[in-house]
Amino acid sequence: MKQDVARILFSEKEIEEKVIALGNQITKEYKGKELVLIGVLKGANIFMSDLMRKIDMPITIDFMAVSSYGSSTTSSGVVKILKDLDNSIEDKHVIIIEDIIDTGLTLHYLCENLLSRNPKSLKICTLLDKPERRKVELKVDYKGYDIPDEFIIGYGIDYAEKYRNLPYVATLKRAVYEK
Ligand SMILES: O=P(O)(O)OC[C@H]1O[C@H](OP(=O)(O)OP(=O)(O)O)[C@H](O)[C@@H]1O
Ligand SMILES: Nc1nc2[nH]cnc2c(=O)[nH]1
Repeated sequence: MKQDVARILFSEKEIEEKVIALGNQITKEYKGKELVLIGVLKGANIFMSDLMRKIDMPITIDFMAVSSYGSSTTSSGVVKILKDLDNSIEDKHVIIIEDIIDTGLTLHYLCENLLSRNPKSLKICTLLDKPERRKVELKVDYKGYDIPDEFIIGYGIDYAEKYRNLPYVATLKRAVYEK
């Protein structure tokens, strides 16, 4: 697994510090409110698990799984819900938790979909963002890092379902995906 890593962008320690800062910010801004975190499977799994433990107030969590049709390395914007929320978000404050935003098409669809369920508020939190790849405008409320347009793996993020369990965020050697 490690031999396929080109470069480590963010170490385990750096990510931990960033997650603590985001957790503190969210705690401060939502204290006393009814907050639901919605993790977008599968990539956000690890970020969500770490972040929720740095939020120091009562919260509830839910998950959605979506698949975007199209090629394996880019999103087409046509999104299919594979797993919907278990509970209603009506009148709740909601933060969508993502691992990475690329074109923005997945989140654009998810925001429209979730807004139609009448939450009290809806915000976006992502660990990683590739702003130069954006195809639709999105307001990202909580962000770990902006990153360049390189193919990322690790900390929940896969290539062909592998590498999600790398504890850091890294770039993948070109030779691996050009094989
Ligand atoms: O901004 P976009 O271009 O829409 O891309 C971002 C989406 O792509 C990734 O998910 P992916 O489809 O790889 O599924 P996974 O989370 O199961 O790995 C990521 O978790 C986002 O949901
Ligand atoms: N694995 C992976 N999935 C993505 N989806 C959107 N951007 C990326 C990326 O850089 N790596």
